[in-house]
Amino acid sequence: MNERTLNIAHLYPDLLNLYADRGNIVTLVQRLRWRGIEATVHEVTHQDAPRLSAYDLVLLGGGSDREQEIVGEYLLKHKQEFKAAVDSGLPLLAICGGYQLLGAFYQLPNGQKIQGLDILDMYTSAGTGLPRLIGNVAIETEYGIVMGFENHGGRTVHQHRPLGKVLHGHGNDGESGYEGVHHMNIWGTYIHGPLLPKNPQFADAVLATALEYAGHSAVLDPLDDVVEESARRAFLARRMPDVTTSPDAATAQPK
Ligand SMILES: NC(=O)CC[C@H](N)C(=O)O
Repeated sequence: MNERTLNIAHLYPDLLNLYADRGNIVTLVQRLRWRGIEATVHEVTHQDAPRLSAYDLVLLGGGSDREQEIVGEYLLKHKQEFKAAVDSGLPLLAICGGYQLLGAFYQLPNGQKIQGLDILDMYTSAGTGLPRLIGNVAIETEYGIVMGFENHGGRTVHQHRPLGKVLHGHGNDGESGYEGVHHMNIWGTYIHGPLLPKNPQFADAVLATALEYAGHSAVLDPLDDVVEESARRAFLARRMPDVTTSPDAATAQPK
């Protein structure tokens, strides 16, 4: 039988790794290992050319405006490859600064625009004199409640399907009531903290998509997530008591 393995690329870990975004990689690898599935992690620094055809899943973390400016330059050199790869279904998870770089541009408070990969019909602007959107965040998604922490100056606008509905926090722009994006096999979100250890169901959805893309069975044995679930309940109870974990999702009103 064809043994299942995954090739996971962590893009620019040397530049985009805010609020422990690297924990997302650790979570993916560990959740595979617990199921007897091996993963190879390709750390693609700014000195390397990404080999998108060799990966089954790509992760882009968050970063400061300064780091995004540097990464933006590197990414632009591979714009066509990225477009072709995601059009063919390559799974891509992008967090905050990385999420912003999937759109046409990220406009800084001084008006300067960092060009993005333009693989989503989307743009981000920090505006002038606007407060940063900071704090704990919880959203209602097809993977249950996804929770974490956000800290961004940028406001993101797009017409794609959002990742979820804001139950607590700010989301894409602090106004629309929506957070993130889910288009084809691309997920973008402002949720750091890191995202995947706090949201095992979402982590497994990403893994299943990547396994399928790699030509493997996407069936994942269930794991005992008792500790993760109790951490999630404690996080909500202490930091976002307005959001409940009742089975019919949160009872809090979306913003
Ligand atoms: N947390 C982040 O990745 C920040 C992204 C971007 N620099 C902003 O402030 O909007």
